[in-house]
Amino acid sequence: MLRWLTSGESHGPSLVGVIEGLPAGVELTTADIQAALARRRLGYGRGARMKFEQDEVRVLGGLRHGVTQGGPLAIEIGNTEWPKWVDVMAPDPVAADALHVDAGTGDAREVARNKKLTRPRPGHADLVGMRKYSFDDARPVLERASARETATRVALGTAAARFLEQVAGVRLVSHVVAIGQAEVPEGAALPAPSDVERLDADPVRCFDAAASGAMVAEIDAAHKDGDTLGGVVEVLAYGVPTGLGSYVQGDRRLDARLAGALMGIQAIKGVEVGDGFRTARRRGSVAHDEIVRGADGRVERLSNRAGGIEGGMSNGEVLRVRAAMKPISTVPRALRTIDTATGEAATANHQRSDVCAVPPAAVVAEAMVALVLAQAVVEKFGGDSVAEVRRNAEAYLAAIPETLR
Ligand SMILES: Cc1cc2nc3c(=O)[nH]c(=O)nc-3n(C[C@H](O)[C@H](O)[C@H](O)COP(=O)(O)O)c2cc1C
Ligand SMILES: C=C(O[C@@H]1CC(C(=O)O)=C[C@@H](OP(=O)(O)O)[C@H]1O)C(=O)O
Repeated sequence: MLRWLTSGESHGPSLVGVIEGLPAGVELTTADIQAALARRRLGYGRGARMKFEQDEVRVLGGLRHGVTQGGPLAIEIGNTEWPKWVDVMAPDPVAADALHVDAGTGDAREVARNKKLTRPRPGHADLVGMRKYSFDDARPVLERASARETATRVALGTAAARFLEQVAGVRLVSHVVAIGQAEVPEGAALPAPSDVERLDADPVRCFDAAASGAMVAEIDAAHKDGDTLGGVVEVLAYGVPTGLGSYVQGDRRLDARLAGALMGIQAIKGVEVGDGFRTARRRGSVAHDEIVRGADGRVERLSNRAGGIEGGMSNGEVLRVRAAMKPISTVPRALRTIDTATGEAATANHQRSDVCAVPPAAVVAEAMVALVLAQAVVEKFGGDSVAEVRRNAEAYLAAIPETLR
């Protein structure tokens, strides 16, 4: 079984991710992980923190000479801002005078960092987290609820994506299809794996030049108004072998597992598989993907509205899933809330924040799809090494009768 866990706080010394069950023989380097993390930091509309903070990657276990060893792969992502947070986020008890007072640096920001956060932001985890874990301060809530944690998912997803590519030639692409009211027109061409460099170079990770310009303008307008934005991202997986997931039990459906993984990303509020909500409005005759025998004698689809999944199983077409992200909840033009220390009306905590984090959310969504697909591949084909999984996958595909191919 392939499984993964992350640990760490937004302003802690580092984040740690562990993935277990990845077969031996996956070619992976620290530089690969670092490059994937750099893609997550891209995107017009991100806040000041992305500019000064660095992701310092260190592989702690499971990798030797650029090849996974079959044991748990542990990845640490050091937080270069840690020196500013050693007291606030110290794992061990600290002297009372080190907290909630000016630490003597004369730096106003130092005081702000140490102060209890008692004005919970609507839309963030602050208020409910304080209730649930019995805190009188939103600091410990936001530290773990923060999407800083998604850096770990991207690191683990890099290993999963490498495995998928090496075992079955699967290639993933993520892009942004909407930010606020600006969106890619329906029916626009889908980006291919060869377009990834172009997507990485676009300020909002959008494949459509006109829509990209409109998205940047939306972000500028929201920024000017002291407001924030959400949007929609899409992940495509090319070369997914047919038969991953199953219809036999709800929790084994590939679509259910992808939806759960995508909904598990901070701020994601909706998931669509293929044409999803648009298909719900169509008649059956134009909702499904007709099956024909192509000129080469192989089974072909005349469309891919299903997004590569039927009956909870990959059907061999391009896998296509979308995730809807709500606008950032740290709104500079702060929303109404209450001060939990006094019970009085207040405006929500609003220091720095991203205006829009949809482009990095696309990279995170890509990582989650990679993890779920890698898990499904290990489950379907089994094996302890890349070579063994590949052999098993090839034998399964070769055994599919001619009439079904
Ligand atoms: C990549 C990424 C960056 C984010 N950046 C911020 C941010 O700067 N400020 C903020 O308030 N929320 C940000 N969020 C959203 C919060 O993490 C999220 O709204 C919060 O954890 C509450 O969870 P929920 O939206 O699932 O209810 C970001 C989310 C993602 C995926
Ligand atoms: C640090 C990252 O994202 C953070 C996610 C986040 C949140 O509330 O989710 C809030 C912001 O942090 P802060 O409140 O300290 O400015 C973002 O910068 C990151 O993605 O690496």
